[in-house]
Amino acid sequence: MFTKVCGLRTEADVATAAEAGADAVGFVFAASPRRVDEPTARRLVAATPPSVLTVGVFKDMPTGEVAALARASGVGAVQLHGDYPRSAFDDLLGQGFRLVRATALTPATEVTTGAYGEDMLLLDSPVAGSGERWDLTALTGRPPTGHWLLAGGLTPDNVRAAVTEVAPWGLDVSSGVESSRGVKDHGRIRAFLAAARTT
Ligand SMILES: O=C(O)c1ccccc1N[C@@H]1O[C@H](COP(=O)(O)O)[C@@H](O)[C@H]1O
Repeated sequence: MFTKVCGLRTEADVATAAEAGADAVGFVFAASPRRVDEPTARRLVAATPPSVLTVGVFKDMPTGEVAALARASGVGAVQLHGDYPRSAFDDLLGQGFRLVRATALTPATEVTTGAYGEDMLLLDSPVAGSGERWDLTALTGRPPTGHWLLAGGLTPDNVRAAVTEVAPWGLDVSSGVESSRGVKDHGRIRAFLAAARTT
């Protein structure tokens, strides 16, 4: 099970997630209580072991700004939330970025990973980073294919049941491993990753 812990803001957050076995860590450039500026992101990327994928998280930001921030911070992949057309993916792919296509599930959502050239598809709640769960039964009859991550209100306590229900390729968590909004709880990060390992 691939695991990503998102919204990290300190070196201690990164070290905890990496030591507890996260495959990826996320740094939020979008408007959020978890937002980090470019110098902070660069510092956190440098503090991340090379075996752990670093992901920059963006929402409705022009691709020129996305590319500039991703390049300057050195993240290994770009996660796009919002209303990006196919051409935005082509633009960033053409510049050599690995992409995560993040979306809520609607009847129109393309659930084939790679349909826009992305490495991973992230299915999230309608308000990304809110900690709200969404109705996983909406996936019945239309299972996503490939490297897709489940996100949205996951916690150490509910992650096993969610995995049993929809069998994702990977998991992404932020709010569920916090003590208060934007502040990571290291015990909860360890508990989440331990629970994910046993699924
Ligand atoms: O974390 C945020 O505030 C955020 C802001 C804008 C876009 C994405 C954001 N976070 C993403 O939300 C999921 C985790 O959600 P949850 O908090 O566990 O419910 C994850 O993909 C983050 O990258």
